[in-house]
Amino acid sequence: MTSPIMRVRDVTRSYGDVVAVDGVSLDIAPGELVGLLGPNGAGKTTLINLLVGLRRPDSGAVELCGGNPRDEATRQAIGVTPQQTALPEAWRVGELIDFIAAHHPNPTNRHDLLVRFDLQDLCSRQIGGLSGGQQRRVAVALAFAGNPRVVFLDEPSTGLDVEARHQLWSGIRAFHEEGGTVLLTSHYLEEVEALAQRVAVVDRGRVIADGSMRDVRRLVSLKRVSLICPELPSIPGAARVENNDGHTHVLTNDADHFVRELVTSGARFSDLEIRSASLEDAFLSITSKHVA
Ligand SMILES: Nc1ncnc2c1ncn2[C@@H]1O[C@H](COP(=O)(O)OP(=O)(O)OP(=O)(O)O)[C@@H](O)[C@H]1O
Repeated sequence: MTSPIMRVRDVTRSYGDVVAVDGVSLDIAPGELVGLLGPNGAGKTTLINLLVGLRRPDSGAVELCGGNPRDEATRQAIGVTPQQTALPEAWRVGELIDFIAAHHPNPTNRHDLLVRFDLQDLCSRQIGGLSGGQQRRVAVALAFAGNPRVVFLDEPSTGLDVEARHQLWSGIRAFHEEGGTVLLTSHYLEEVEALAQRVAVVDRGRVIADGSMRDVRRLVSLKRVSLICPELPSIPGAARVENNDGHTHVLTNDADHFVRELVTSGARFSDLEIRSASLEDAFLSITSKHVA
């Protein structure tokens, strides 16, 4: 097997009494596009900060591109977009790209970068005059300016509208298709589903599931049964029941059993639909099993 480009070995990191990352081990191979998924405060940002050398682990080891993430040589090979960025307002977009590029031996061609992230029209604009979404697109594109081997994106498309998000995804995909490695966190499950081949679910500082999108879904093998049913009888095996838009949604591991029992009960229902659970369903199901 190819050596991992990121290696996290039994890493723990606390802030005072809060254990943000708790004994995590994770290997990522060159060329993988991995999504870190987890609720607020799960430890995703801390894990990224450990990987990019902004934080040191209390115990355990982190290796990036075969070296120490805090070494200059390693840092040359990576690009990072943190969750929040404060770009210099007076600078023009093109100047900022050139500034970042000047710190790397073999940077990405400026024109190619602008095209890839659909920023051509913004190149000569001052950062301070851009909308929040435009600034975010610039911040993400900057992670790619140094022609990195590995890119870390913490909530890349926060605040973007649908079109801008899709544009961003296509830029990220193009980098990945050329062999680049990406680790991203996202609250948009749709984003992780659209981009990542592999998803690591983080909860309370631990990686509680790690596999392909299909693996993570299969892990819970949930089905979502949606129906209109004014008086839903109590049927064993329903993992979760929620009501919205006049429909009742039932998550169950055995949709066939649920439907058989529903019909046998004689309850009136309509609009029955059975679908595979979404990643969000799978995620909630996995994390709720970890509630102490
Ligand atoms: N600098 C800090 N000082 C104190 N506690 C911190 C610090 N950074 C993070 N934490 C705590 O560590 C835990 C993990 O936080 P982290 O930001 O890594 O989670 P996250 O999964 O990225 O969350 P989010 O999705 O909300 O960004 C949280 O309980 C958080 O409050």
